[in-house]
Amino acid sequence: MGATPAILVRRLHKHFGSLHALQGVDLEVRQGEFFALLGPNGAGKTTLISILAGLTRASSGSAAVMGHDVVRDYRATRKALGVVPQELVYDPFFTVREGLRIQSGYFGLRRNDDWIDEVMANLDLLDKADRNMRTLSGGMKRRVLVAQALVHKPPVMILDEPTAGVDVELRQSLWAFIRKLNEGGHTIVLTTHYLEEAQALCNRVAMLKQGRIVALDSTANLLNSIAERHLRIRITPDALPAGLAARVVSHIDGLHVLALDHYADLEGVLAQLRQAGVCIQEMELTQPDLEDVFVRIMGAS
Ligand SMILES: Nc1ncnc2c1ncn2[C@@H]1O[C@H](COP(=O)(O)OP(=O)(O)OP(=O)(O)O)[C@@H](O)[C@H]1O
Repeated sequence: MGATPAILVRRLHKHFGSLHALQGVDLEVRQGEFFALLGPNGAGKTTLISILAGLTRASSGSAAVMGHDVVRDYRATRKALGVVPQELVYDPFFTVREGLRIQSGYFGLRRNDDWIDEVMANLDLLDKADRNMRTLSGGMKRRVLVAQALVHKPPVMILDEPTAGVDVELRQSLWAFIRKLNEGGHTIVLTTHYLEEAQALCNRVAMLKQGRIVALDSTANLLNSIAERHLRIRITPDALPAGLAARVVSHIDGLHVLALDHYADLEGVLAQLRQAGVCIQEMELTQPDLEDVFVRIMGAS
C-alpha cells in the first residue's frame, strides 16, 4: 500500500481565460509525508488544491489522491481527502456539533460521535459544541473547519493557510494535533506564508512560482542549498588577520561578520585567528533558514 502515492499530479495545466495559472505541474507526495506547498500570492497553490478537491477542473493533465483520479473517481477522492479551505466558509444555521454530524452524513457515517468528540476535544472545541457557528470568533471558526475536514478520517489532509489570522495558542495546539495525525500515518500537505512553520513541521517542500514548480526537495537539502553561513565574532585585539579579509561581510561596532562557504571552513578560520594570537570574546554561527532559501529561489527563477 505504501507504493500508492498520497497525491500524484502529472503535467497539470489550468487556464482562467488568458491567465495560465498552472503551467505543467508534476508532483508526487508519498504517504505519511508532512509536505509544504509554498509560493507567493497568486502562484497557484489554491488552484492546485481546488483541482485535487474536485472543486475546479484542470485544463489538462491528471491528478489523483491515493490512486483515485480526481475526475473519474471523484467520490473515492473525496473520501480519501480532507481539505481545510483558506476562506472561512460555514453554514450559519447549525451548531458546531450539528455541522460535524451533517458532514459525517455526507460520507455515510452514522455512528461517528466518538470520533467527533475526539476531534473536538483535540481542537479545544468541546465547550463550543452547542454554539451556533455564526457566533464564533474567526479563530474558532477556523478550528471548526479543521474538524470538518477530519470528520471522515481521511488518509490525506490538505491545509490551505490554516494559521492565517490565528493566535499563537491555537497555532500551537493545532500543530500539535496535526503532528499527532501525521505520526498516526496521515499525509499532510500544508500551504502557509509562515515559513518558519513550514521549516519546523515539513519534511519536504515544493515551491511554486507563477504556476510552475521551481524547487522540490527535502527541507534539509533546501536549507543546505544555501552554502553560505555567517560567522559573527568579537575579538581582542579587534584586528582580523589579513588572510580573512576576503570573508568579511561587515564590521560594525566590533562585531565581525564573516562568510563561510561550508561548515568545514570554520576550522581554517579558527586556526588563522589562533595563529594571529587574537582571543575570541563572542562567537555565533548563523544558518540560513527557509525564508532565505525562498527569497533566493523566488528571486532567481
Ligand atoms: N476563478 C478564477 N478566475 C480567474 N482567475 C483566477 C481564479 N482563481 C484563481 N485565479 C488566478 O489564478 C492565479 C493563481 O491563484 P491562486 O489562488 O491559486 O494562488 P495562490 O498561490 O493560492 O495565492 P495566495 O497565496 O494569495 O492564496 C492568480 O493569478 C489568481 O488571480
